Amino acid sequence: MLGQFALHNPAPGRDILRLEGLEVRFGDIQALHNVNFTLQYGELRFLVGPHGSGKTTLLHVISGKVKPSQGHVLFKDSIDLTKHQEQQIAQLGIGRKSQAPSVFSTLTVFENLALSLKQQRGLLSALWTKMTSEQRDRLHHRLAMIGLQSKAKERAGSLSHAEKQWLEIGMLLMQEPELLLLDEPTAGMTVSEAEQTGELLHAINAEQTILVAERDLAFVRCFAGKVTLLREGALLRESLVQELLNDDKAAETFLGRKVERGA
Ligand SMILES: Nc1ncnc2c1ncn2[C@@H]1O[C@H](COP(=O)(O)OP(=O)(O)OP(=O)(O)O)[C@@H](O)[C@H]1O
Repeated sequence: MLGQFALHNPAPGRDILRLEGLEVRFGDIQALHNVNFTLQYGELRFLVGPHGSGKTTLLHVISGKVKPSQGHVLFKDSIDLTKHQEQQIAQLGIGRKSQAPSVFSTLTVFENLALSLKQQRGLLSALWTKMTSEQRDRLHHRLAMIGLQSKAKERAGSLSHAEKQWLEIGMLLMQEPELLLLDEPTAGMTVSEAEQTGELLHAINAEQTILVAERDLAFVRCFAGKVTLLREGALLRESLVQELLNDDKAAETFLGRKVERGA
C-alpha cells in the first residue's frame, strides 16, 4: 500500500539542493557567512548548532522568505531559488514547516488535509468538490502516516500541540513536495511525542528528501545520520552525528556548553 505512493528517487547520489557562497546580514548581524552546502536526493539531513547560529535563516533562504545579499541556491541543478518568491518555491516542490503549528482550527483533521491537496482550487471548492478515489487514498495514506486516523473527524483546534505539528506535516505532504524543510519539529513535545516524530521523519524519508533544523541533542542522537553543524552563521563541519558528538570541540559548539564525559 505504502509503495503505491512512494516517489521514485530520480537521481540517487545526485544533488537536489546546492547552496553556494551564501551571505545574509540583518543590520550588524552576519546571520550566514560564505555558506556552501549540498544535499542529495533521498537524504534526511539534520542542521544543528546553538541558538542564533543561523539554522532558521538557512531554511528561510531556501524557502524564499529571506533573500541573501550574495550567493546562489540551486534546486535540482538549474533552478536558482533566489530568483523566486516563497509561493513559487512551494509550487516548485519545496514544503516548509516553521516552528509554530499553523492549521485551520475550526476545520476537522480530514478537512485540513483535503484543503492541502495539490490543486489550484479555492478554499470552499477544495472542501466541497468531490475528491477522486486516488486523492482519497492519498489522504488516508497520509492520515495513517501521521497517526491521526482516529481523529480524522475532530476539529484541529482540539488537538494537542504535537498532534497539530503532525497534522501540519501531513498537510505539507499532501502537496507531494520533493524536499521538506522542518524547523525544530519537536519543540514543545514530550519525549515520547518526539520519538514518534523521529519515526515519522524516517517514514517520510522513505519517499522524500528532508532537511531538518534541530537543537535537541537526545533527538538528534537518536534519529540523525549525517549532520551539518553551524556556528555564528558559518558551516563548521559535516559528519555522522556520532562522530560529531565524539569530538569535544564540535559537541561543545552544538550544545553551547562544555561536554562532561564519563559521569
Ligand atoms: N529578521 C531578523 N532580523 C534581525 N536579526 C535576525 C533576524 N532573523 C535572525 N536574526 C539573527 O540572525 C542570527 C541567526 O538567527 P537564526 O534564527 O537563523 O538562528 P538559529 O540557529 O535558527 O537559532 P535558534 O536555534 O535560536 O532558532 C541571530 O543572531 C538572530 O538574532
